[in-house]
Amino acid sequence: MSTTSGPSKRKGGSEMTGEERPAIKAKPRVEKNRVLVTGGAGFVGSHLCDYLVARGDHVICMDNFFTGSKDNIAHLLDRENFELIRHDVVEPILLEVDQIFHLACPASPVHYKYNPIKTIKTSFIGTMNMLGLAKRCRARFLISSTSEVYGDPLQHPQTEEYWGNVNPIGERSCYDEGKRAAECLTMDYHREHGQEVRIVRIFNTYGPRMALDDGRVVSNFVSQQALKNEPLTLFGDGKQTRSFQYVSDLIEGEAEGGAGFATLPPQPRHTRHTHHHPLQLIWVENTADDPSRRRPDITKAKTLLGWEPKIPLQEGLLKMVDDFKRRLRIEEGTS
Ligand SMILES: O=c1ccn([C@@H]2O[C@H](COP(=O)(O)OP(=O)(O)O[C@H]3OC[C@@H](O)[C@H](O)[C@H]3O)[C@@H](O)[C@H]2O)c(=O)[nH]1
Repeated sequence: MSTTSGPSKRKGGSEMTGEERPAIKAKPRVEKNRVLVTGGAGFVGSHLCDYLVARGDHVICMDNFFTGSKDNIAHLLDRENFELIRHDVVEPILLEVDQIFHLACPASPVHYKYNPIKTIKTSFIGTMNMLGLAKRCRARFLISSTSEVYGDPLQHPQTEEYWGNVNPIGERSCYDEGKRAAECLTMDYHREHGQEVRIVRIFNTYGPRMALDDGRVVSNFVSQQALKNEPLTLFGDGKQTRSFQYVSDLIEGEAEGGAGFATLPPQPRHTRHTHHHPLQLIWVENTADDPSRRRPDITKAKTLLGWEPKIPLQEGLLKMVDDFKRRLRIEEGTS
């Protein structure tokens, strides 16, 4: 008796070639929804990764670790449906994905003004690369934009239709105009190629995992006043207004409600009741082009997406204080 691994015989003796063999139905290697999160190791990105991993998606987290941190996603590294790639969105990348959440870009004014040319390149080229990837994979694309596309707004509160009041050549332009160009590109891909896209304009967001040196007002106030008993630094006359949301409200809006254009909630600015020391203030010269008032009109998000914020400022700040305390203790080696 002999065995052969050569071409099999047809009835009548002629041989069947490889091309003629009936195709074996391949099992897809990935059955889960494959989701790419750029900037996935950042403050917002890492919370989004948590949410998507818990939802059962296969999450590819991509970050260049300029402002993101491995600490933010360390707890996900051994999860079977999570993988991490160190990569800068300014460089193209080939991946197979079904959905892209494009968050990569420094977001704190201190960080985005640090290297402004890199910031605008990240916004524009990074978004172009990710839209190209989405086009090739026919993936649904969502970009995290910003309330800063409104500049120093002249219309209050701001609706999605408002075009904004942006200084195109100022110190904040690298971010404001970068994101405006990224929005434009996103809509052009949608109009020209029929791509499925979403734009989320994020207003001021706070919560655990903000970098200790983030430099934005809530993290500054929490670490300065609530934890180190140092005076609060008030920029300018301190009369500027913002609307703050807790990070989990944003994540729900982005991950689930991202079916349209979402803007985020008005909440009064205050930190008074979260600490036990008397408030001390110091006034610092303000930065250029700081928007004087900002507050979203969330009517559309409420009516079209059923989205509205749930976490009151008081509750969110306490969670953030706990997180900052823990991390500051670790940093000082006193845990
Ligand atoms: O220590 C501080 C820091 C900031 N501020 C003031 O607090 C206000 C908020 O400043 P932040 O630096 O927290 O944030 P900004 O509102 O300027 O920008 C932010 O807005 C929305 C996000 O999408 C953007 O990524 C981020 O740029 C500003 O008026 C600023 O002048 C202080 O008074 N003290």
